[in-house]
Amino acid sequence: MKIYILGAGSIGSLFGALLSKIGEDVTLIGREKHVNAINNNGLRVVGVEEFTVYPKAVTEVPPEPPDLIILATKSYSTAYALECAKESIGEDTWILSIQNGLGNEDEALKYTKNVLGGITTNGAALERWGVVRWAGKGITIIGNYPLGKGEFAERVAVLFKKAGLEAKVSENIVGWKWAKAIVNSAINPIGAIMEAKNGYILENEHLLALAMEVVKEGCQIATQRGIEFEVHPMNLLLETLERTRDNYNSMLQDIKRGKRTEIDFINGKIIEYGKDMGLKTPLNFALWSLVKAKESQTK
Ligand SMILES: NC(=O)C1=CN([C@@H]2O[C@H](COP(=O)(O)OP(=O)(O)OC[C@H]3O[C@@H](n4cnc5c(N)ncnc54)[C@H](OP(=O)(O)O)[C@@H]3O)[C@@H](O)[C@H]2O)C=CC1
Ligand SMILES: CC(C)(CO)C(=O)C(=O)O
Repeated sequence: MKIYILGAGSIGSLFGALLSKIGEDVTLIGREKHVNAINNNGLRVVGVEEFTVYPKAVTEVPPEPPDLIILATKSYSTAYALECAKESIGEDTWILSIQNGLGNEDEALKYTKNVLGGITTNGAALERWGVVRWAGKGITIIGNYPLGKGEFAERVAVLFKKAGLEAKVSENIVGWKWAKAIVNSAINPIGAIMEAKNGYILENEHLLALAMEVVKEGCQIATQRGIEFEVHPMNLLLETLERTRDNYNSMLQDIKRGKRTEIDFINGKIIEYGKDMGLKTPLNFALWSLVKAKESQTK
């Protein structure tokens, strides 16, 4: 399958490397330093598995339409990245988002109806240009967005499994995207504000109580929108905290690097959807405000 990874950073490079390893025709589209390192020395994966592959790597989207574009930028870069890719989205091209947050697939739907939603709990971090650490093995769930299973989603899941990813197709990918966003809406800002590992939220009764209330608030908004969950976000919260005890969450990592966070696409979206229905989301608003303040402190 001809696959473009749009936004070859941490998670995109991991998926690209795994798919390249099984012989798929992968092109990574990323920033110059990473692309140069891959072209000079290959793309190295360390951690859960250790190997080097030699996929194509470029800074601009090639003109030929691929079968699949895996969208792996941060959510705030999605709209611009898709605009850069629009000439390469053919009639038969599918776009799959493996990003956190809400709204990325809706951006992709502006360009094609062939959209797959996805969530992944794999952990990846760029160790240095050309080297990605597979920090933790997780699951990946994909499905036609907004609804249905679909033949192409099944084909992609087969490829992912062949590549060594634990993957499955869901007919309710919107439910999964919301469940993950609600879990992120609790863990990420609390961990970022406290500058603590995810495990500390489990250990500290005040933080755990707050995280659970934030999840309840998110669930109220989701339920009002008619979202149904395959796994309840409260269970997903506890399971995620347990499984990622040693992680500094991605929002905290962004804050530490002085980078923009995805708060607008996680808590910000929950606040926005609440407003549309005349519902207040005071906990999400408080966390959003604190993270925004922290973001501006580090700029
Ligand atoms: N890392 C992880 O373990 C996981 C991440 N996710 C989600 O996946 C998404 C990506 O995360 P992550 O990989 O960590 O992020 P990264 O910032 O590591 O990777 C994104 C990369 O895409 C680049 N980029 C952005 N726009 C373009 C463009 N138009 N053309 C080429 N390159 C571009 C970015 O460059 P620049 O920084 O210069 O903009 C960056 O190098 C997020 O939504 C995240 O929440 C989900 C699960 C796990
Ligand atoms: C699962 C979790 C909370 C892991 O830290 C994550 O998605 C993130 O950090 O963004």
